[in-house]
Amino acid sequence: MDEERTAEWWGRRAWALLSAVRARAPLVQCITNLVSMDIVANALLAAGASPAMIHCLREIPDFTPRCDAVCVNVGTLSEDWLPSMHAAASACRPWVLDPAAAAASEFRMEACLSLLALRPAVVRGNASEILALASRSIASSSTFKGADSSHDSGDALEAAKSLAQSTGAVIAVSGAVDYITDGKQVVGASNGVAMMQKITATGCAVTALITAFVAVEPSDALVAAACALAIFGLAGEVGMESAKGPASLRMHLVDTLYCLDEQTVTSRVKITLQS
Ligand SMILES: Nc1ncnc2c1ncn2[C@@H]1O[C@H](COP(=O)(O)OP(=O)(O)OP(=O)(O)O)[C@@H](O)[C@H]1O
Ligand SMILES: Cc1ncsc1CCO
Ligand SMILES: [Mg+2]
Repeated sequence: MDEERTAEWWGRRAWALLSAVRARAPLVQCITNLVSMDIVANALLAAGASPAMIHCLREIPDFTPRCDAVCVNVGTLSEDWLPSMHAAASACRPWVLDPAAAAASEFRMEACLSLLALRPAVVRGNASEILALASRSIASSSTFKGADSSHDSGDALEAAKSLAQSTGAVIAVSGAVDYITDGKQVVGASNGVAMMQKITATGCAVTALITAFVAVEPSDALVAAACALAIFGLAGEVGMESAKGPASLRMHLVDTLYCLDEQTVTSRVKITLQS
């Protein structure tokens, strides 16, 4: 590392990448679950990106090569959609995987593993999803909660490192502290509020935001992912100052993503190098 990555450095990087998304409005194809489509598209728009929820297999050869990046999320996986996911992930665009509820079934685990082999730039999951993927098994937990996590993000840190080493992807584990690793370095992003877990698909939305950040910083997926997670968490923190519960937090989080300014980002982003 040539330059010391201080808290101030991360604040400036986060602001620079959010500004680049706003300036360049990257086109982000999202093959995402049915629950998440609305919040994913609105979070991307609020951040300055252009979302397109296009998943028809016959459209992918024309559409995906024109995108800046692709987000694939298996949350409401079906046999029909899996070939589209494979095709979009193979279209030579930077792409990001959300292994939502990876341990729900053998079919879903196999789908996630086949997608991992197509070299995503980043994989963002909650702790239970990353633990399941790293073990390549659906039997890792007796407290399985489907799309929700039954583990803390720190529980999945070693699994994240080994998954990063075996796949070559940057692995991001979300939670109270988001951990982001390329298998060597580990970065922690500690913005966010617990109430974000009470809004469905905030994880899916932050995976899409990571995709937009990767679109503008394809050569440094670790930095892109850490900055996107911190910015999304910060939008939750500021949004919570006006929210009464999950529904109003959802609205204020999206509004805050749209409004975040340089002073707020550079003074409040909390990213630190862990190792
Ligand atoms: N306890 C917490 N405190 C602060 N922020 C949190 C906490 N838990 C989650 N978050 C934040 O909430 C967002 C969603 O993360 P989460 O781990 O809940 O994803 P997920 O389980 O994949 O969600 P979903 O499947 O509903 O999309 C992330 O930005 C994360 O940083
Ligand atoms: C609730 C739910 N079920 C499948 S995907 C999803 C959205 C959060 O991952
Ligand atoms: Mg999820």
